[in-house]
Amino acid sequence: MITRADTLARAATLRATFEAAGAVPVETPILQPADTLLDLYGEDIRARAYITSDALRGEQMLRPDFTVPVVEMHMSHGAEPARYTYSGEVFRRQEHDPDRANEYIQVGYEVFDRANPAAADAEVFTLFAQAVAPLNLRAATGDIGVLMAAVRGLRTTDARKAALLRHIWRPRRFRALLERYAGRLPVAAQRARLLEGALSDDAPLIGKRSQAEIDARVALLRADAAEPPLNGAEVDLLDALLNVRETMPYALAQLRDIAVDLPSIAAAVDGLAARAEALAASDVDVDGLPFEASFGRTSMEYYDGFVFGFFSAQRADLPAIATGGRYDALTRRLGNGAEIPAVGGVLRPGLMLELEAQA
Ligand SMILES: N[C@@H](Cc1c[nH]c[nH+]1)C(=O)O
Repeated sequence: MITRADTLARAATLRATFEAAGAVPVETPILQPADTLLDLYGEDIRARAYITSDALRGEQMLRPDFTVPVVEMHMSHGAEPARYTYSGEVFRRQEHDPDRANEYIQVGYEVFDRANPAAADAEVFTLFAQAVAPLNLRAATGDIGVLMAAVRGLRTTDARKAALLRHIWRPRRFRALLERYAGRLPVAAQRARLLEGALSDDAPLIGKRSQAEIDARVALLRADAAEPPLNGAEVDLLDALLNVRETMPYALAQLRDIAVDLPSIAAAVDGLAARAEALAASDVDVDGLPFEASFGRTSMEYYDGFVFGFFSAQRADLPAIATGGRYDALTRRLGNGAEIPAVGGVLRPGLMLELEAQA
């Protein structure tokens, strides 16, 4: 039986290794403002946050992660470049699986450094790989920036691109949207009648939306339906991209092939190549490192570049033992005009102890 004291002791050791790597220890309050910050996490965490109200401070949530408060802290008074480490509880409701913890300890490491993003990605990945090395975990890597660049490069309206970008995090809805925009889905009868204007305008208002809001939405849907379908070849390229799942050198070769016809991803693929070189320079076995273009699509919505995770092959029921990624745009959203490239990750010492106890 692993006790809370065991977990805290391991967390302290792990945090000390991050301090030894140059990180400054920081603390963040457990109660965070929910109204302004919750949006940054995305649907999954929004639905799982513990929220409570406060007459003076407005809605408050129990910290669902450290990255957002650490970014806020750094952007308000941090010097550059900066490396931070922390350890403490995060809270996430579990709606389906009573065996998954709704409160657990994370130990994190975050880098704010504009000098060399590929090197910073490699630094973070290597530190986490070393921390979990005795556990023999399976590594996963991906790059949300490649997906975003692919969507931004589609020859279609800004509204369609914005909708696809929003749904990168919901793979099934993304797929449905893509097929609809490509004209590959039959239009449901009800929707067809709405688009034709055949639905009566004097239907009773039974929902929360006003008539004006409904009219605006219908107008948008009609405008969208009048757009030509997405180019079939581009959709096939996007599909090929989403399916890339190889070791790093083969993944890079496939992505380079795709970039010939989808040049919008070229810069992001160059970034991936630079990262692979930086990883190799830090002694990571890049030839055997998995890369999966769709990895990270169900995690924190603030990621916009490199994403990684470490999983137990024997205990596939466990969530990631370590995860992280790059979140450049988040620093801009919290930066009041400032921004800085940033990347980091967390370990779960409780899960590490659980795996060691079984070995
Ligand atoms: N905060 C993320 C992990 C992370 C830290 N830095 C970047 N990513 C999480 O809780 O999953």
